[in-house]
Amino acid sequence: MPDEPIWDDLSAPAASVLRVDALTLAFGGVKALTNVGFGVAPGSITAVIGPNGAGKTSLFNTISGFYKPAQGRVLFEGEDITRLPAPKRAALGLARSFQNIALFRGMTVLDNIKLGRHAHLKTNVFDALFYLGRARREEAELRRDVEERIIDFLEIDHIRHASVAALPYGLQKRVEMARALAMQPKVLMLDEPVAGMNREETEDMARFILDVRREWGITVLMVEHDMGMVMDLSDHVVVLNFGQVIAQGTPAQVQADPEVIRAYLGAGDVGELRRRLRGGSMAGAA
Ligand SMILES: Nc1ncnc2c1ncn2[C@@H]1O[C@H](COP(=O)(O)OP(=O)(O)OP(=O)(O)O)[C@@H](O)[C@H]1O
Repeated sequence: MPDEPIWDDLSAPAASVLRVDALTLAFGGVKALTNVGFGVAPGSITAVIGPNGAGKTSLFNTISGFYKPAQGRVLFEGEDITRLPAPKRAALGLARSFQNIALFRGMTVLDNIKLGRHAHLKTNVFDALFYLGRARREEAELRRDVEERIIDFLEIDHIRHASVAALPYGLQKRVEMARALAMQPKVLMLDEPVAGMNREETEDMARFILDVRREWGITVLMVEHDMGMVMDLSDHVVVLNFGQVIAQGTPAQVQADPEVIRAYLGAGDVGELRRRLRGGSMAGAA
């Protein structure tokens, strides 16, 4: 946790590196998101939580550019990116991981990480023609430095030449994070980073997420069901239910919010909710 709260003034656009504004998204008759708005303060760890089907994945897909909203805007560093395709958003510095690992399983760890850099490769003909010689060599060296730093940081040196398919799940998740970091993002979006992990793997991942912010200065936006982790790591928590933001604030604020309690447990046992909020996953608790 940072010493100073930095998410207090989210009403000011400059306070948010990423901001969604009145987002509405529908699949046929199903409204997945309705008027969703919140800001992500630079340097924060912000979590989006909510019961199953609340709209978390839809929100992530809209922010990263896989879904186009019917209404509303996505602002990245003050710029309206709502109409930009996903790769352009990635190139601006918005990287993400997926709920179900999206790695090239037949390739090695190192090759998967190298692919992360593609978001920054020059693509137009003019650049390609003039992007030669020294500048190119310097970039190759810089890229190798970044890759080595990431491998070292995520403690995956011993598996760099291993095929991803052969790795245990926890390590695959770590490689996915490495690939996202290779894009040198400003904001890292993590979709259920510890889903399916055992306690030890979860603790490792929690440590890496904290270090991503502390050592790399990267802002983190995550969707996660593991409430223990969300409450321990996050500066700011946004709660969705039925596609709407029903609460947001510090972990302590959302845990005490009656609407959040209602959303998760209906008229159920509030003591049980508190226990879950403090200790573990609320997935399926709705
Ligand atoms: N591709 C789709 N087509 C139709 N409906 C969809 C689609 N994706 C999501 N929905 C609907 O939109 C709503 C929000 O779903 P979403 O997957 O975003 O929720 P979620 O909070 O991520 O759920 P979970 O915690 O189970 O992953 C649900 O009612 C879901 O059935």
